[in-house]
Amino acid sequence: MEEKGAENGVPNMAAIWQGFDPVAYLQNEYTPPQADFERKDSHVSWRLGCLHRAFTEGDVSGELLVDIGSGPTLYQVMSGCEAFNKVLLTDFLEVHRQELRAWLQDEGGCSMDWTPYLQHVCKPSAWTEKAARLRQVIMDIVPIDVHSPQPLALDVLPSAGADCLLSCYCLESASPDLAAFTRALGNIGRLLRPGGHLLLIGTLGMSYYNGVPGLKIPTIPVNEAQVCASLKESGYTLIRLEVYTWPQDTSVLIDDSSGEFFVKAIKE
Ligand SMILES: C[S@@+](CC[C@H](N)C(=O)[O-])C[C@H]1O[C@@H](n2cnc3c(N)ncnc32)[C@H](O)[C@@H]1O
Repeated sequence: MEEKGAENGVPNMAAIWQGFDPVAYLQNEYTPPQADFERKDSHVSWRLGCLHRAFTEGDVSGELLVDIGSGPTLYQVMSGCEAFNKVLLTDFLEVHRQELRAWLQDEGGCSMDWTPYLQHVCKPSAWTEKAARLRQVIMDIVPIDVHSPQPLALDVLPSAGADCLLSCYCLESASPDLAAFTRALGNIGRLLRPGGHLLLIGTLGMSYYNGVPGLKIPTIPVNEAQVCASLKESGYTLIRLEVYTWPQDTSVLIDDSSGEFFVKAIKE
C-alpha cells in the first residue's frame, strides 16, 4: 500500500513543481527581508556558515562536486567552488537551469544579483574573483530526477562518480513521503564514489512549502531522527548533524517548519 501511494505521489509532486517560478522564488526567499545578512542568527547566515565550515575543514575536496536540485540558486556552491576543480549543477526544471545559465553567461538576463552573497562568503574586496572562479569551475547545468534510480543521464559523470554531493532543500520538498525521501537519498548516492561526502541541508517539520506566492506544495515533514535513519538505510555514515531553530522574533511566512538541518555524511 505504502509503495503504491509513493508511486502515485511522485508524479503528483512532479506536476505541482511544474508551476514553480524561479524569479518569484528568488525574490521571495533570497532577497531581504527573508535573506537578512544583518543578523548573525538569520537562516541565510547559518546555512552559508555551515557550508563554509564543511568546505574549509580540509577533508571535503577533490575533482568533482555535484549539487543536487540546485534550483535557480548559486549561494550553495560559493564555498565549495574553491575546494573542487569542477562543479556540476543540476535541477528537475528547465526554468531553473535557464536561470543558472543566464548567470553563467553573464550577458544580462539573470534575475538575481548574487553580489551580497559573494561578498558574504569571502573578503568583500575579493567578490569579483570569487564570481570568476565560480564561472570557471561550473562545468555544466543538467537535468536530474532524484526519484529515478538513475538520476542523471548516463554519460554525465565519470565512471568513478562524484567526490562530493551537495543538496539543499531539495529532497524533503520533492518527496511525497518518507519512503520516497529515503529512496531519493539512495538514488543520488549512486552518483557518489565510495568514501565521498554528502552535504545535505533541509527543512525540519515542514508539511507545506510556499516558496512561490500562490503555489502551496505539500511536503514531507522530517525530524532529525528520521533524517539519520534514512541516511543509514541509504548507505551513508553520519559525521555531523547541526540544527538551526528559528529565532523567536522571526516571522516565517513561507512554510510551517520548526527549523533546518545540516548533515555531513560519508558514503560507505
Ligand atoms: C526548495 S527548492 C531548493 C532550490 C535550491 N537548492 C535552494 O537551496 O534554494 C527545491 C528544488 O528541488 C527541485 N526538484 C523538484 N523535484 C525534483 C526532482 N524530482 N528531482 C530533482 N530536483 C527536484 C525543484 O525544481 C527545486 O529547484
